[in-house]
Amino acid sequence: MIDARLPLTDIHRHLDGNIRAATILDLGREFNIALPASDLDALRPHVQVVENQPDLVSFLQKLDWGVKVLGSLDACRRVALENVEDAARAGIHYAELRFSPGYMAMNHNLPIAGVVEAVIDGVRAGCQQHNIDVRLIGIMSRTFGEEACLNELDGLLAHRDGITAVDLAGDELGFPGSEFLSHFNRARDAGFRVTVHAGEAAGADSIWQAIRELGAERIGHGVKAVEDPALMDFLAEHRIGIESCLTSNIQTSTVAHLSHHPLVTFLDHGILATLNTDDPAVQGIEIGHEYQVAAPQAGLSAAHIRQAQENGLTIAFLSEEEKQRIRQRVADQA
Ligand SMILES: O=c1[nH]cnc2c1ncn2[C@@H]1O[C@H](CO)[C@@H](O)[C@H]1O
Ligand SMILES: [Zn+2]
Repeated sequence: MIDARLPLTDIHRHLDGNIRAATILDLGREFNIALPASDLDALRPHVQVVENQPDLVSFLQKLDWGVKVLGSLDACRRVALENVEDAARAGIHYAELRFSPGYMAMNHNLPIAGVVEAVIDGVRAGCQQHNIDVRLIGIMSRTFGEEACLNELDGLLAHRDGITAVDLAGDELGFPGSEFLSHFNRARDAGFRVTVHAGEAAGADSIWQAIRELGAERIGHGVKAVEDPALMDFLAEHRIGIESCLTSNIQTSTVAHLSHHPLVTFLDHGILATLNTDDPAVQGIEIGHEYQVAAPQAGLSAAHIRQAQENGLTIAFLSEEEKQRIRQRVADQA
């Protein structure tokens, strides 16, 4: 169901939600960190969602072991490089990898700007080894509050040229977007593009807030938009893209069944909605699963899936020239 003549994108993919289980074991040994298990099979249920979680916050705890083993900046560089390797192996031509430098730094008191630099470095090395284009999105993890997010923004601004956009992720119910106005004002002033996780745990109001007050050009998840007809029209008219992550929405209990997922309604409404993974290693899925298994289960026809694939590059944080170059590269290979 993936159209080989079109670029395959994943524009909502957390680098720190995609640390290989084998790497967690390896780094755990290197830094002498007591892990809940010492072999891969036993470790898996601690670092991967093996059954659907009751809510977003429970799901997010599954990411914690991955960052607990980041004992050095070299470890951050390694997971960044492995992320590029894994995305290329999954057949992705263009990825936007997002990461929360403060979340990656906090367990071992790493310098946040140093984490940003290490991730940029690792991604650059990965891109030299693999046939893939990657841009980076810096996350402010709302779960840790306003000040922690300011520190993340400072770290991202210290390496402005290596970062394309900013995002707000984490506990949407506990930490509404209204607490982060000054962060996004600063980020936009610096020229960062903006996407925001909204309408996942909270309602349509959270999406309106992200657009009107934080300047979101795209929305992560945006599931609850379907409850607000005026918002549906607004998203379509203003070409505000939706980064859908089907399996993630089931695993967080945001949506009860794929057959109830609003993605097909978004596409029928002319909204620029896309298919993405979210946290592939934690979820135990890859982008191919979202196209081949999850999307049909969510009621998407072959034409819907093709439209979603095309939308990926349409709403990518790239110039028209950069998009055209990627389209050409893929067409030449097909
Ligand atoms: O599906 C999600 N919804 C909201 N926040 C998320 C999701 N997946 C990961 N993170 C959050 O992103 C940061 C790491 O990149 C962490 O704050 C993690 O909790
Ligand atoms: Zn996400």
